[in-house]
Amino acid sequence: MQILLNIGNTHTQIAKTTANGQPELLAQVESPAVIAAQGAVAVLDALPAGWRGLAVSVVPALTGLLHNRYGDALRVLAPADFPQLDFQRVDTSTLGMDRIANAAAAHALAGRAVVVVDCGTAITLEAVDAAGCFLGGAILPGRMLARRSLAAYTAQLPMLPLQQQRPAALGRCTREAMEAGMDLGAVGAVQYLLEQCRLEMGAADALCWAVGGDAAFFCDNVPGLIPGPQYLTLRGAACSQASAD
Ligand SMILES: Nc1ncnc2c1ncn2[C@@H]1O[C@H](COP(=O)(O)OP(=O)(O)O)[C@@H](O)[C@H]1O
Ligand SMILES: CC(C)(COP(=O)(O)O)[C@@H](O)C(=O)NCCC(=O)O
Ligand SMILES: [K+]
Repeated sequence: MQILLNIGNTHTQIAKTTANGQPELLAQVESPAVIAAQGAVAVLDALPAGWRGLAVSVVPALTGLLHNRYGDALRVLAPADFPQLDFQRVDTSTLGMDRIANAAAAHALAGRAVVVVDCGTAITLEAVDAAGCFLGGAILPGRMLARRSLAAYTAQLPMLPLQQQRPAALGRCTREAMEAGMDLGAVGAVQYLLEQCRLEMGAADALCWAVGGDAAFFCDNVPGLIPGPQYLTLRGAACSQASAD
């Protein structure tokens, strides 16, 4: 049985590959809370012996814990596992593996120029041209991270919950003003980054796919941004050369 893991800064997704090659989610756990505390993942412990896993991780400490527990059963993917992508334009020594997996899956599934917007802890953009060249992208704070940083690094601003409505720009109290800045600001940032990406790529018709835990909010509010295929990062793991080994 082939297992796929996507270890992000907020969540870790664990899936198995079905007969048609699609990931089927087995569990989603909170990355730091569950893995750091237990040094293990319950669904992996419960699998019949002999499973092999492919992990996309952007949290080295958790990768290390899982490697200690599961050893060679769990293969941690690296840029070299994606020879179908052309990385000439980017520095793969600093690029997050989730972003590489997103690019690989997007290239395989879109078959044309595409920009992935991964709305996770951080929001990332990954631009891939029709030939599979990773052209670059952007990183900005996600909406929850913006809330945490304003609450943690100011004396008077409160921690606000995420909300799904589009706020007005003219906030009339602290909460509304923060929502305007963080949520409408993030919408504006993503919209502008997508415009600029399409310009710099020379692909005005590039697909724009949103994935990740906060994708719905951005699809609702950014013109032209549509939901990308479910579990795109896990699908990327399944597109790796290591998947065929
Ligand atoms: N119910 C929710 N619980 C946690 N995060 C949520 C929820 N709804 C939306 N989010 C947003 O999704 C982000 C987490 O997305 P996810 O794709 O799981 O992140 P990561 O890949 O970084 O682990 C949060 O930071 C937050 O902005
Ligand atoms: C940008 C990220 C923090 C996003 O992680 P996530 O929000 O998905 O947990 C991660 O992709 C990362 O650590 N990247 C390294 C820097 C880079 O991609 O250039
Ligand atoms: K991610």
